[in-house]
Amino acid sequence: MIDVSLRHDFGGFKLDLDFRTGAGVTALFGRSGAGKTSIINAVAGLMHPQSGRIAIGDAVLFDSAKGIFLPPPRRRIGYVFQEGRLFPHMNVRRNLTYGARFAPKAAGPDFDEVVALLGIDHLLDRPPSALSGGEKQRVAIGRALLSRPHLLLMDEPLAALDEARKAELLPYLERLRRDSRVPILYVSHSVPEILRLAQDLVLVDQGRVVAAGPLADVMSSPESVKALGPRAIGAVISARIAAHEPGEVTRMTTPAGDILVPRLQGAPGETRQIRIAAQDVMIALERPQGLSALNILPAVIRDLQPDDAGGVLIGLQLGEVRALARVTQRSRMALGLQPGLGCHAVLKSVAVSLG
Ligand SMILES: Nc1ncnc2c1ncn2[C@@H]1O[C@H](COP(=O)(O)OP(=O)(O)OP(=O)(O)O)[C@@H](O)[C@H]1O
Repeated sequence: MIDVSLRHDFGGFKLDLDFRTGAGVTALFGRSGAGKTSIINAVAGLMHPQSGRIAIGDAVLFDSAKGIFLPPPRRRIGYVFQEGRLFPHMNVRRNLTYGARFAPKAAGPDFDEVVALLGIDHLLDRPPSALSGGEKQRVAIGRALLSRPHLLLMDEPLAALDEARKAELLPYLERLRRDSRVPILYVSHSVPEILRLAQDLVLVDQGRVVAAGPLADVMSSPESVKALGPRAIGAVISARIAAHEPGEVTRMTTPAGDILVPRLQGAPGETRQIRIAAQDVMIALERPQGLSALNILPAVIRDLQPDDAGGVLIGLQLGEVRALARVTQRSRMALGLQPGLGCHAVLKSVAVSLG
């Protein structure tokens, strides 16, 4: 378990937050200036908060009440920044072994395992200047892993890369999540990236935690709309590829019912995450006929909540899952939408994770 409790007054900006998370990837998400980097810096020991407590399992890194503040090298934390920040005068091999220099003899991945995990064996003799941005990041991650950390901190590790390099690095991050047992705190601005990598989400706004917990719960909670933005909020559903069907579509089995998506790469049985953004869901009282939308699912309205942007968020029950639709106040009145009403959710589009 990772426990973070922080209070700090920077003058114009206050951090005042608590969250608790566990294994796997936890994304820290919030708009620019929300306080994400300050949280990461406090966990790393690069900033000394005025009060609070930070612990990884039994290891207390900071406890203002007990006067504990471990300096960064004693925290057993790996830190990956936006740009690789490798030592320019050392080749890749020496950059990696530098990470291992301070590693305790405790169990953890060895050099060969890390090199294989990140696919960097062909780069070992190169200087950092001969690496692409994505390759540099893989080496930086390797160096962090070889210090055998209890926690990896990643502050927008893909932000400096172009789309092609991002796509190249993402599978390695997924492999890292799957194969290494090190928990990761991952700062990102990108909803698709978070959907692909994180299973927990901490939403930060103005130095506070707005919502924290399993990704699907936070993404579909009406309380999250302010911090996520009206475009990002929506349901995240686990799905399984059932079959590829004529007309270039793939049928996905989900707890909300079958959903058709544009044809995917992948074999039947493989799992994916499907995201249904609230703004891509229309509500119909009768099942519409002659509509081009592929997915029209029976739904029941659970609740309604006005959002800050002049719309109404409609909480829907689709089979076993909760989803959201966003409609105008006018549509809500015209259709007489209210809790308990049966209706149909018309999905204008759905997004599917790549792997
Ligand atoms: N040392 C400092 N002194 C004064 N203010 C600070 C200091 N460090 C951070 N802040 C302020 O704290 C707020 C949060 O900054 P932080 O970098 O944590 O946000 P962020 O969510 O990581 O933003 P971004 O996504 O733009 O990187 C900002 O308003 C910033 O100006």
